[in-house]
Amino acid sequence: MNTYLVFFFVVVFPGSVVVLLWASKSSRNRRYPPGPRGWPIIGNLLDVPVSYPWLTYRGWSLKYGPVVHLRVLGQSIVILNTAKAASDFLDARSANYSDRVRSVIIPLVGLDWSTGLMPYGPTWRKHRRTIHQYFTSDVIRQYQPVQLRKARQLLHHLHQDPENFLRYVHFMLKGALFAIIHQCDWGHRYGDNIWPHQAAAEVFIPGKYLIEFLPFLRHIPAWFPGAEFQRKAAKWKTQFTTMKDAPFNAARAALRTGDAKPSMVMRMLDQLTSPEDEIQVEVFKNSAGVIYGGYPLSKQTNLAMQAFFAAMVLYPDVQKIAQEELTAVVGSDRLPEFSDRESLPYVNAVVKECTRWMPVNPLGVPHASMADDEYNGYLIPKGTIVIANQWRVIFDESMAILHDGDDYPDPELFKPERFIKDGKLNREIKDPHTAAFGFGRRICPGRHFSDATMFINIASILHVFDISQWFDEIDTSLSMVCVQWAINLEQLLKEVSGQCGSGFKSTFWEDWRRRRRSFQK
Ligand code: HEM
Repeated sequence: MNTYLVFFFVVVFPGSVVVLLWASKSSRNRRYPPGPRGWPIIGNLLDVPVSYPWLTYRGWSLKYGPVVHLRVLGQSIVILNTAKAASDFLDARSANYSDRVRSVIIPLVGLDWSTGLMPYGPTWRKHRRTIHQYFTSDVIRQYQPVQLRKARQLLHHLHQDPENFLRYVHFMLKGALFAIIHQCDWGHRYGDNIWPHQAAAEVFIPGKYLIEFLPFLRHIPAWFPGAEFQRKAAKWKTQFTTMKDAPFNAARAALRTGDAKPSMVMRMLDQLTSPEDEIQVEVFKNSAGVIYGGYPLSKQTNLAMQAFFAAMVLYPDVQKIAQEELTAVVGSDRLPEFSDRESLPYVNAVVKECTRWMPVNPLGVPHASMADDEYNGYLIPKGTIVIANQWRVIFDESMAILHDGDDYPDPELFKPERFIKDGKLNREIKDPHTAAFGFGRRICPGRHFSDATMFINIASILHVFDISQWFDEIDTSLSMVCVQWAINLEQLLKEVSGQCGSGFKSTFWEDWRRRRRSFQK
């Protein structure tokens, strides 16, 4: 018999039972925040929802209050359901709540180089500093020409092939990030398969795999019946590592041969005091990998753009008001520029409302505490996983952070007007960025870039297209909206033809007739 199994059944399993029994007995004497009652040893293991967990969490908060506590196999989990609770914990006490969950899965699938998943400490700080210096609100202005070029390419693709709009939105976002980092065209060099989408989708669901709660399961060999995760993990590890290393190594090789173009990676490598400083090279490689890695970075912006398309389908009046503003400010002889932003309050409000209405990251990225703490008389033990729930249960009276009726009346409605007062952006309304991009020391460093990307694409698309529904099935209950939609080319403004390539205008009416026929089928 395999020695791992002997070790598991003779030592690990009985040992774990004793420890858990002791832990569950002593935990009953402690004053944790309220939450669903668990079972001996396993605690709330059976309560942890695998799909759409934010909905279950929200339901619990109705019963137990804004701060809900779970205990799963000795691990404390706290769910924060209001902006105040989230800010109390994650902003005001950021020094204690900036750690990440010590995951067993992350190193297994080879994602421990990702800044967002690193434990708080000097290594994380080095990575964070590297990324931050390239994404401050001042620095990102130099990326505007790339963002603008990508936004216009997107218009062209949307016109050519509107059915596959999501594909092109994805290309635009990844293309923009990749062009900034490597100054070359990501799509041509690396194709779309470089990012393991399936892996990413599964790895980031808290509680999806039992191994997260029973770390000793990582010792079970891949051939063992039921150890499917081990097999998947090995495959994903290779994929994640290749995704990070391949483009960076190519850029480094280009630098050596003198073929390199100015880019973020080149600037990183220029900073090296010694070209042999492999530790620093690894930090740069990891940071570049995180930025163009696709998920959850460009993927998040992609999802926010999907929320935009969904909103435009569901709220044609909003679309019309934004288009009127664009026509009045930008006029009909050019496309929107970044310099128009100040004069487009309503379009800016649409961008904000997209972030708030369907938070793309309903549970954010969980934080973890580094020391015992007390909140309103309750104990929050060291190592507690802290989750900020931004979502709400559709059509009930409850609220979570970005759907709190006190901050955003009629929270389930897409209503950009909520951010407008006297024709200007109303700074008194809580900016959804305060929650959608996370909290405290771990707040998203890409938030300014993302916001700028959203603005220029939303303004450009609304200026030249009408977005209307294609099929009836729109599932507004999901955060990852995948709305089928169509572009009404009737509103295409004539200036686009000049800016998006030749032949564009001449195919326009023919395209429109063909599409109209396909809508009517
Ligand atoms: C709509 C788009 C985006 C949204 C909604 C979003 C949201 C978030 C959230 C919620 C977090 C976790 C913050 C926390 O732990 O409290 C995060 C972390 C992060 N984001 Fe973004 N993000 C977006 C786009 C981007 C982009 C384009 C970049 C590229 C630079 C980026 C880089 C990062 C990094 C590196 C982290 C990890 C920070 C850390 O743990 O220290 N994000 N983001």
